[in-house]
Amino acid sequence: MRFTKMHGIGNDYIYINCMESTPDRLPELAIEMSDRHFGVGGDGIVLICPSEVADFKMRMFNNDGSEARMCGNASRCIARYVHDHGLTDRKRISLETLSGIKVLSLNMSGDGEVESVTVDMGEPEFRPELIPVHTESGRMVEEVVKTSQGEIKVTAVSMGNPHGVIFVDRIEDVDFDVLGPELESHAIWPDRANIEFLEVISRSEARMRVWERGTGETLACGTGACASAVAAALTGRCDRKVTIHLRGGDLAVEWGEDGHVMMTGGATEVFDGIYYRQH
Ligand SMILES: N[C@@H](CCC[C@H](N)C(=O)O)C(=O)O
Repeated sequence: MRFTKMHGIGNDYIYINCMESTPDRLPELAIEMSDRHFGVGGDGIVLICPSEVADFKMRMFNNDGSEARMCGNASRCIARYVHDHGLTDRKRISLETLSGIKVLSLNMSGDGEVESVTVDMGEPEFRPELIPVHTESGRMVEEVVKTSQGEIKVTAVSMGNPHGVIFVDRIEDVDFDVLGPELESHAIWPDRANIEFLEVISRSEARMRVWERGTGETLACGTGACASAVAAALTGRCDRKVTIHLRGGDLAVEWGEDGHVMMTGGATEVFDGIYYRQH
């Protein structure tokens, strides 16, 4: 099976071109290929498929085999892939995902190279039943949640997938390896959630560390950066245009007055190869 390894600021997935055919037993394939010792190694797998309603369709599986409804970094990488591999000559590409159609725009340099990709991520969702999150309030904004490390305030946002954002004074002081998995599977989330710890630096900058549902810590999470930017604006900590510094690099996020969240960042192809399926 041919594959291409790509990353969006360190959030690395294995991309499989499924325009002609799709492999079977996808959850098992994701676990097997993502293994960093016995497989290719990655945070999961991403399928690039034909679509009846958009230019392309994305399916993505975390490295525990669970399928996600949306992935910000993978969306940018798909734009880069279909451009670089000659699957389209469009600079604006529509992408069907399990959370709706997203529009990807390639930002080109003067000499015709792809410099970055902007994704229109749509509007954030706060309605608890659609995130989903259990809460008595109409929106979960800095609501106290009990953990083994004490009470923590969580803001719940969906960017097509569920996120819990926690504002912290210093990221270094967070007991990340304990709180990440504990909050991912906390009883407030019916379907688990991605967890972001956010240290606000100024009205236009913040640092983020993410524990992803189904993967654990990743170097970056596009939907997580968007959820964090929205939570920071919603609580008055930041303006609607921010740079989020992640362990793998930076993402520019803008929550426009029309309600749409625009995310811009890099997308890089690292290598391609042929994989021999193990099981
Ligand atoms: N890394 C991603 C999000 C991947 C899916 C997530 N772990 C989930 O299960 O919802 C991103 O860049 O958005």
